[in-house]
Order: sequence, then structure tokens, then C-alpha cells
Amino acid sequence: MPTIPSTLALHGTPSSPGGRHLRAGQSFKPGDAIAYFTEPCIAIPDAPTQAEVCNSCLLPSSSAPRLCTGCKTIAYCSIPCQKADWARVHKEECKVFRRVQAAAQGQPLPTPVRALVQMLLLADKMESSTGLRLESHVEDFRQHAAGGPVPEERLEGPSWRDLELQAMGAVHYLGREASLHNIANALEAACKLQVNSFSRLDPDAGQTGLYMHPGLAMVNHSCTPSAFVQFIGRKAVLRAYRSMQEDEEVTISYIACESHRSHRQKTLKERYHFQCNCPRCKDDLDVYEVGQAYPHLDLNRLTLTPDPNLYRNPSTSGSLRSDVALQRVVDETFLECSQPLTGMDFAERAKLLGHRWEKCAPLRKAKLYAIEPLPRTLSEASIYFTELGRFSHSLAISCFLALNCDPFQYPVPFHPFRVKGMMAVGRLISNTGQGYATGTASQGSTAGQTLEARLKQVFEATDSITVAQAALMMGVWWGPKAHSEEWQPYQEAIEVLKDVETLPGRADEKKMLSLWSKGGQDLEAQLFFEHAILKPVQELASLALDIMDTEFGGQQSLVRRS
Ligand SMILES: C[S@@+](CC[C@H](N)C(=O)[O-])C[C@H]1O[C@@H](n2cnc3c(N)ncnc32)[C@H](O)[C@@H]1O
Repeated sequence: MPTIPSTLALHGTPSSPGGRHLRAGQSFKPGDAIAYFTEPCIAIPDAPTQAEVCNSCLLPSSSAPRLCTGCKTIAYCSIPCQKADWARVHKEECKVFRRVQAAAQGQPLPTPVRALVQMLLLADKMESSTGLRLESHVEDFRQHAAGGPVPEERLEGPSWRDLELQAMGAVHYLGREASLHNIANALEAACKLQVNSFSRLDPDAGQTGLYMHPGLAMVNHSCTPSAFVQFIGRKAVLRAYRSMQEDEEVTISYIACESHRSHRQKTLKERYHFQCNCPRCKDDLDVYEVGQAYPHLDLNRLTLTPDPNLYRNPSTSGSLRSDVALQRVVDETFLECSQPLTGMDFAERAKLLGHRWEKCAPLRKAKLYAIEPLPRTLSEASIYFTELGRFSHSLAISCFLALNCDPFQYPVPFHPFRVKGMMAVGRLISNTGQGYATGTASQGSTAGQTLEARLKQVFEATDSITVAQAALMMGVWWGPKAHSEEWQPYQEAIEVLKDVETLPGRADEKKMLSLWSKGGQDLEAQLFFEHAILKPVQELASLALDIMDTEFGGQQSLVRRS
């Protein structure tokens, strides 16, 4: 398998501005797989899961994992996987793990150090066989540290001191002499990893490990990228966000695109050592402005937001770019609100959600619902309610996110987070709808009771099976492009849809859904979509902000006191 797939072409040299980059070797349509990268130099799970996940194929396995009998530290799903990894790297790595065990009392090697060990074992071979010498920016990393002082907690990524410790650890565990030459070599490899590796981001599990492929590492960055990367087992898929002509540069985003310019630029400077001059950075465009200019808005036909005018004229009542005070608030609160709340107890989460919700007040007032940290705060609240078993609250917030946040943050309907959001609406309404409509409103504060009564009213007027079916159909339609046909939520949605198909007395709904899903101009099908699907989702979404106020509105004073 060549390092650069034949559908791509390598251009530039390490010394040209921006270094080397990849261009499309042919034209692509939005959602097309541009290239598959199947033989990474490094693909490892995160240290805490290395004894549970297969360290070779990295796929979830139904059978019990088998530990390597040598180091007893890492797991495989099968003998072929174990043999493949042994030949690739584990024969040497196993010795390292045994040394670690002797020294670290069963603690696994941290993921970056394990990656560095593999890099030192494989990098020379990899660079000579591919002819691609990876960019390290080692002098930039060193100078950045010397030019400090940047307090470590304000750095995006590891400090120079962290990199030195990783390098010394790797040299030690490899059993190599701690000479200046060996440490410098390891430091350079650690920097190469910083610049060229990816977090294996999974739409369901979040960050699940580290991935480095020398060919994929040749793709440059843009904050309005033309493509994105999906990780499926050991494979990385480079997929087109938009149409591309032959010879057009392919770009991806190295960082979370939804963050603000100051944060994006800081991360790109500190980890990748360049100043981003993409159109979004140059004009400081917010997500709404990026969405307005998006070339394929009509792709949204089969989504909960099918009207391209919604994107072109979003119903915000303010603009981030023209409001310097608001920008400052957003910059200050972005990091403060970025910490996930899962794992904390419910009282603590409620307190922090109250604090974050208060911080989001100016965005809410300007109706800039898709600007972080507002969507993230709503997502955290939705998870909080799901875990508390309060599904109707979680559903209302998921509907709000699916209508007012996700489409603007991710204007392509096959973005994995967007598809996940649609599937969440389908799953939650199928769990909540019918039981709720027949149940009784619960107790609580007066505001809480009013909300419960309003929710009940919506559910009574809604055919929740039809809404669930439509949301899951949309998820299934976009699922393979968002991830793959093996994606678990996609497979689960197919199963639920099969069950729904067998429900009696739904011939009319089935006919209308089938007509609507074909996307033609059939007026009856359009009206059916608007009335039976969109209207209840909009009504549920309209309760989300009141739910947030009722549940978290008074919490900020508690945070200040504590
Ligand atoms: C993963 S590498 C990409 C390949 C790289 N151009 C090379 O020749 O090795 C990341 C590095 O590429 C450069 N780079 C990536 N995107 C860039 C951009 N938009 N503008 C300037 N430099 C960029 C930076 O030096 C960055 O650290």
C-alpha cells in the first residue's frame, strides 16, 4: 500500500511556505471517501483501555480480550490480531512493558510515552521506506518555552518540560543509554508526534487513542476545511466535506472548528507553530457566517432543517464580530466551560451547569445559540438529564440542539455530531413519548409543574412513533457517510426501524414517510413532514430554554458562595 493513496498527490517541499500538502488527484463530491489510510505507523488505544480493547484492530469485540502472555498488559481480540501486532511492533514493545511493570507497579505507560516508544522503534524505518521526513518544529517548541513564561495551565498541549520527561522516560524504558544524543533524538520524535499525530476521535466514545500515518500527516490545516478524518479501527478515512476539483488542495481542521479565533490561533501556534490565514481567521467569521457561505446547503434536504434560507438568514439578533464586549465574554468563558462534567456527582454538575448557563446569558440574549460555549452547555445538560432518567427534559434540549445549534455548527448533514444529534432525538422520543402522554405530570416547583404540563400537552398532540421513525431514517440515510456501515448507532437505528415497520395500523404514516424520504416535490409529503415531524420537534425545542432556566437558573449564587 503506497504511503500517499493514488487519489491524492503530494505537492511542495518541507521548505516551501506551509511545507508539503496534498491535492485531490481527481474530483470529489461532498461525502465521498477521498482516500483510505490503512497502514498507520502508530495506532494505539488510550492507556486506561489498553487491557480491554484490541491493540491491533482497535475494533470493539464481543469476545473476551486475551492479554499478551509476555507483558500481560495489552489485549487482543484474536490470535491473528496478536500475531500481526507482534510482527509490527509488539515484539520489541513487550520488553519495554516488562521493564515498566518492574518499575511502575502495574501502572500502564502513559499514551504519549507509549506512542513515543513506538515512534523510536519504527520512525527510522518508516522515514526511510516512505521518503517522508516528518516536520518536528523542535526549535520552535524549544523557543516557545524559552520565550515564556506561559503558565503551564494556559498552554495548549504539553510544555517543553513535559516533552523532556516523555523523552527521558522513553529512552529509559527502551533500555537505551541516557546520552545527550539519545535524549535529543527522542525529543525530536516527541515533537514530531505533537505535530503529525491525531487523537483518534470517535463520535460516541470521544478521544480513544492516538494515530499517526505519514501520508495523512501531509494534509495541511484550514479552519474551513474541505475534508475531515474518520477513524474506523486501524483505518483512517479522509472524507470530502464539499465538492473538490482535481488538483485542489485538500485541507482538514487540526482542532475543534467550533472554537473561537483567539483559541484556534493559540492552539495552532503552540502545537503546530504556524499562523492560520484561512478566510475564517482572516475575517474572524463566526459559525453562522461560515454556514451562510457554505456551498452545499441544499444537501440538508433530508434533515430537520431542510430550508437553505434558514442558514443564509439565521434568526440571530446580534453578531459576534460586531460586538467586541460579547467577543470578550465568549473568549473568557470558552475554556472555563469546556471541561466535561461526566463523572461528577449530580449536585456538583447542577451547580456547574447553573454557573455555565449564567455565562451563556449574553449569547442567549443575542440568539447566538450555535456559538460556544452555549451548545456545549446544553449538551452537558442533556447528558445530565438522561443520566437522571428525566428523558423528556433531555429530549427537549436535544430537539433544541438539532434545530438551533448543530446545523449551524456543522452545515453538512453527514457530520458525525449532527447525525448523532438526529439519532438522539429519535431514540429519546421513542423512549419518552407514549408513556409520557398517558402519565401524570409530576410534582416540583410551580415553574417545574407548568413545564411538565406543557411537555405533556406536546406529547399528547404528537405521534411520537412517526417522529422517532423520521429521525432514525435521517440518521440511517447519513450514517454511512458520517462514520461507516459498521457504526453501532447506525446498526441500532436500522434494528429499531425494522421493529417499527412491523407495528400494525401505520400504513398511512408509512406511505407518507416513504414519499417524504424520496425528497421529491410532493406537496402532501411536505405538509406531512412539517406537521407530523417538524412541528412537535419545534414545540419540544421551544421548551428547552425554560427547562434550563427552571433547573439551573438559581444555581449561580450557590457557586459563588461555595
Ligand atoms: C501535519 S504537518 C502537515 C504537513 C506539513 N506541511 C509538512 O510539510 O510536513 C503540520 C505542519 O504543516 C504546516 N501547516 C499546516 N497547515 C498550515 C497552514 N494552513 N498554514 C501554514 N502552515 C501549515 C505547519 O508547519 C504544521 O506544523
